[in-house]
Amino acid sequence: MAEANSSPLPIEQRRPLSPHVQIYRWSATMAMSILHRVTGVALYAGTLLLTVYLVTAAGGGVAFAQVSRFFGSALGQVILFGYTFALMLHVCGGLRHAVWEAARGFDPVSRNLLAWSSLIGAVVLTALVWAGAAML
Ligand code: HEM
Repeated sequence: MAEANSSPLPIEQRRPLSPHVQIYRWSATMAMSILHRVTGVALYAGTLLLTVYLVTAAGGGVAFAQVSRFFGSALGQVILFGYTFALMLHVCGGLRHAVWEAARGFDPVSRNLLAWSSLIGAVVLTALVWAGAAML
């Protein structure tokens, strides 16, 4: 990692360094941006699990019974709930980015509103998915 003082150049010729994340005051936009990346990474793991489920479902037999038992267990349900929330938060974050792609929502009030809307939207969508699943 680059050290702030390692450059042989005089200070006025050095390129500016980006401040560390701890320098900034936390904002909803910043938190949701970080969560967007975190949920994106979590989706890789969740999608791998979904693939395992679908492949074993196609094969049937003992493997599918074991995988179904795992997803039906308390740990499996917690993982599935986390995967659902990560997906919904990431999708809502994607929609927030779509608004920005349309060159809208950059002022502080809209930015804040979009950040909170995506969090609330993700909570509502996750609740709807699980309520729907419970009714099956
Ligand atoms: C399983 C599916 C998905 C996976 C594994 C995934 C993964 C990721 C990851 C790891 C990032 C962070 C990239 C980075 O910061 O360098 C990311 C960013 C992003 N994702 Fe996803 N994603 C998925 C689905 C989606 C969906 C459905 C949407 C749209 C509704 C979406 C929209 C975006 C956008 C707009 C960004 C860029 C955010 C930014 O520029 O800060 N993604 N995704």
